[in-house]
Amino acid sequence: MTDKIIRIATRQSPLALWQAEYVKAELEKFHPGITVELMGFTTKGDVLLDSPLSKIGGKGLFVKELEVAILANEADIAVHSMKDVPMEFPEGLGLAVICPREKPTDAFVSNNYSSLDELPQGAIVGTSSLRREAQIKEKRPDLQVKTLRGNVNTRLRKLDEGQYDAIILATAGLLRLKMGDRIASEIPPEDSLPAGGQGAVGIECRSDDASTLALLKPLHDQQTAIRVTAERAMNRRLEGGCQVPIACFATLNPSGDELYLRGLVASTDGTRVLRDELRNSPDQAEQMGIELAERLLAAGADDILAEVYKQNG
Ligand SMILES: NCc1[nH]cc(CCC(=O)O)c1CC(=O)O
Repeated sequence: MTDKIIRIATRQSPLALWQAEYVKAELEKFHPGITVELMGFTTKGDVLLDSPLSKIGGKGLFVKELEVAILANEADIAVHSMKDVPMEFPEGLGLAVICPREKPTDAFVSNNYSSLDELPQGAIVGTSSLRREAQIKEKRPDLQVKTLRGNVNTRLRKLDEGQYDAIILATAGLLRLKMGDRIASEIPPEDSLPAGGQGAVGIECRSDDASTLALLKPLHDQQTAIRVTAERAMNRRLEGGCQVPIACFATLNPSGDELYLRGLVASTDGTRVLRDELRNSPDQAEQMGIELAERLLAAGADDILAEVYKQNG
């Protein structure tokens, strides 16, 4: 096995490169002698930086080009933020591994204020996530939410230039890039329920590549996988992703025998917000996601989502 080479397809943003370097280091730790190479690709999501994600549309904005590369055997694996990975995989590809999760919360980032509650009337908050926008507006209808795109450094620069009073970013991304000192406060899940898969890194691979699958195995974290399975099952049933105001977040109790899944569907303006939750055994993860989605649909989520899709073409 020591002569094995693994080629990682990765986006080239600082966060994507951190994630790919992390997977490289883990593979080298578990398999001394292995050679791991990073291959940089550009995705549609990296190019279309001016439009809000919800307007660009299309699933897999940050993953498709990487999948094409592994299918063409130009690379062996692709490393993704699970939040950006569509529910269905192309024929011949699958999710091999889910790595241990970083903090899944959203972070409130500001140079002048310490939390959403402290923002003055009418303050400008940057995010291009409809999920974050809906939850901010529910709590603070007076705030102005403005589009914010670009990689983490670009977003922070726009904040520092004074274009926004505060911005919302994933806590995980800031911690991984050693910019945790920029976090004014972590927003509790009660106030900003995270996106399915947020903070987790997943590895995609050809389903028939047995030797690579074997090498990846020790990188898998079962507890994260259970949580993300429930979250993604809910998203799949709602046909939602990162680009719709849907949130879902699962936690395991300390003994690991109870899975707690919370879900939210909202109108972008925050005037209609549906929340529901379930607790059950972790081996029911997939079923819980489906059941929670169906309960939300029965409560009117389909109506809310139809309206969101209409607004965003
Ligand atoms: N949609 C972009 C994206 N995909 C994953 C992360 C953060 C890292 C993670 O969730 O693992 C981000 C940026 C953000 O939401 O601030």
